[in-house]
Amino acid sequence: MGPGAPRPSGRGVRRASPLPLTPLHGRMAAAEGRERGKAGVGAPHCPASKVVANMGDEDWDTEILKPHIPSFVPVFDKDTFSSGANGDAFNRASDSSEINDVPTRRDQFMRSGFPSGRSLGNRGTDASDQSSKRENLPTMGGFGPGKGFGNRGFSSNKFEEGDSSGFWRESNDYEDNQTRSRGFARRGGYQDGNDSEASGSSRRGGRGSFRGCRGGFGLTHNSESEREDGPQRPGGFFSSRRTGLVDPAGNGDNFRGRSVGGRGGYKGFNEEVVAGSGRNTWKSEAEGESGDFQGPKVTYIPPPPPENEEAIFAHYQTGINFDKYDTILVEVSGHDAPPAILTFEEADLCQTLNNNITKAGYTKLTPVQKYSIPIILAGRDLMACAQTGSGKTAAFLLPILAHMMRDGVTASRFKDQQEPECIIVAPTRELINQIFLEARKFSFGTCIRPVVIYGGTQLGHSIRQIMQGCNILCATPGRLMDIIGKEKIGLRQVRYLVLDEADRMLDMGFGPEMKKLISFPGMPSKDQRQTLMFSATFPEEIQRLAGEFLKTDYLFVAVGQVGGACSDVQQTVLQVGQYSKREKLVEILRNIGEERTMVFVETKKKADFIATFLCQEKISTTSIHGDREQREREQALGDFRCGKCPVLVATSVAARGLDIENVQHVINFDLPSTIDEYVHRIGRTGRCGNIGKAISFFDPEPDSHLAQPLVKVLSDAQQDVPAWLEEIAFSTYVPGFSGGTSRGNVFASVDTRKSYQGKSSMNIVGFSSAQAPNPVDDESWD
Ligand SMILES: Nc1ncnc2c1ncn2[C@@H]1O[C@H](COP(=O)(O)OP(=O)(O)OP(=O)(O)O)[C@@H](O)[C@H]1O
Repeated sequence: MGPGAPRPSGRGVRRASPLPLTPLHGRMAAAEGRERGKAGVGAPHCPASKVVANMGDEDWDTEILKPHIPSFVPVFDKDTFSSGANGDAFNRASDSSEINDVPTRRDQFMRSGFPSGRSLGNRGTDASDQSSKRENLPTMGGFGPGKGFGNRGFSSNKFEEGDSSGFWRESNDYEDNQTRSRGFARRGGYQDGNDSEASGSSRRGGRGSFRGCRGGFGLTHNSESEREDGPQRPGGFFSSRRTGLVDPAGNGDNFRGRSVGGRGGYKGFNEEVVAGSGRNTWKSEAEGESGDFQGPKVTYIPPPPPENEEAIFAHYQTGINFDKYDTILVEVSGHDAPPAILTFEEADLCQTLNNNITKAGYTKLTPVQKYSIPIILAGRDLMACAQTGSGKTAAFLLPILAHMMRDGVTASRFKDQQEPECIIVAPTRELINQIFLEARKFSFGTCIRPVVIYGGTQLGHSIRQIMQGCNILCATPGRLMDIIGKEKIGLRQVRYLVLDEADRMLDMGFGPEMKKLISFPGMPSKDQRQTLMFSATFPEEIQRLAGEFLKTDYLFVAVGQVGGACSDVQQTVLQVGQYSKREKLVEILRNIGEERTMVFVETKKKADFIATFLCQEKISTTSIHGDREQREREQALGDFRCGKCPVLVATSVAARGLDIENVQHVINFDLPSTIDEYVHRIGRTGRCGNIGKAISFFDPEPDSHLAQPLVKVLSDAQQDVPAWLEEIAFSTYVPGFSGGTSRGNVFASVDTRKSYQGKSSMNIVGFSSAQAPNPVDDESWD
């Protein structure tokens, strides 16, 4: 069957299979003997290339549909890191088992402020197009360059603390987590409630239809969403579902103990279910190790990060567009915002911090840093929304460290329970590790000790790290709650709580854990701590939930263009049907050559499949997704970072936060289910003033719901909008859609309090970040 040949049914890979993914197992195992020694280009980094001889197109559906019982037997490695060499009780690896008529619609569409016809397709050189764009895009024409911003206020505050019911009510109102997740993701007004879910499900290949069908393991949601740090899954019948596919290290351990570590093991009937977020069934990670929920024991101990100064301060160069940050509009809303600073010197940080900033190669503040640093230094709570790759991490780390230094935080002694002054949470393991490395860099030479803990690693290792002293705890939510539950972390001293990728941290996937965290005994109330939230996207619904975590007078900083897509990323959308995608991908990758490229797919299974396929095509590829063991994930990321494997196939687990040098391309082989996820994904390139390219395959069948927001994001970032995409957007137009929460404003996101509160008491100021005036002195916005 050729690439364009009709298929018996829709997207093969979205079908649920009652058995573990087997296509590659069987084929690989059988082919291994035949092909050993005939490694292709990708072979050293991707053993799959040596075992997949000729995986033709026909294999795609056949293999997915035809389940096999995997024939390999798990082998339990002796974990070299767990030998107990340190004489550490935790270190011993024990046995592991681990809408109506068309004209009307179009009229409405036009009236809604969407750009019309070809005007969108041009890049603004034509004056009439420009004016048309402005006319038709009230969202952009709300204020033009040079127009001032000013005081908007509110009279009633819907963010009064104490009403925590909103969060939970929200949760219960939804039929299930996916419904809720997708509702949020669609960003208000586009579609509502059930319609949204229903259409969402059908669009994405019947996502909802597998709910609760977990093959005897109960109702735990197990979507393809890359929620980190969920419960350890039990082994058993389904335990060996892993593909045993790519071991980037070429360790030859494809069949090594797949049911043993990390996130391995079980995956049920609905493994193809896709969701933007995750599920709210939280179970202690420890249950997989020591609780009733007997599952695989995790023995992986990540290698310690390099200790030499050069490695600690290694950084990449800011790009040619770094200075353009100064022209980005910034909006600060809330009461009595402190003035922005223009230079690091103005921050008046201590000498050690200044030295570290210099060694890190930072000479100039980014906009989010100009505004956030003084706000945090002033002790205010903050919700900050700034485009991807614009330095949000340092924006919170530097002022926190400055405070800790000022307050004379001392090195904590070795003890059984540590009481960190700061807790930072992020949704993925790799991201929290990256934040930890940044914290370590900026705290270098101080007595402040950052520690990182995350799932997929040995719990004992996390505990040991903490016991040695912990001032700043960087953690993924599941592992954090485990450690707190084990009383290895006391919360009484917490002065700073940071939620990076905060919209993700508060959605249905992680929201419940975050809620537990802030209500855990000993956790200082929001009035007693400083709570800081950062992200490139902030749906309104999530902002409302966030009010529960923040003091009522929190400040909201919004930096950047509408939709938050980084304008340094050149976005291209190609219409590619599912059966042409692989061919197109190979064509593009061959043109790209050795430049580092991230390829995003929607499911874990597909990530493995595409990675294998690319290896077979002799394109050196590795993969990262939530069903790979943590060891493999880190190896894959390492191989990608160092250029050993210039192509990384990933699910959305790698969409947020990852800061990898020289990623020049992002390819959305599958578009994500939400526009926010799209913004985060393409933000893996074009970082810190560097330029990047994003190519997205748009398959009208499953992706039509994205046409409208995509047109908005593209046009707001002054990108070409294909005529066919506009047509699809017209035809799928939903009345009332204005592009979503953040799409009706020049800023990346808007402070939802503006919608609820009168003009009397809320200051909203906006200006380009190079001016950085005292916000309260600035001219009125409206
Ligand atoms: N002032 C600065 N000068 C030079 N480099 C900087 C500066 N601030 C941050 N960087 C660098 O820019 C890169 C991106 O920063 P960071 O990862 O914090 O972005 P981000 O806004 O958190 O992105 P994302 O939304 O994707 O999480 C990092 O390599 C960081 O070290």
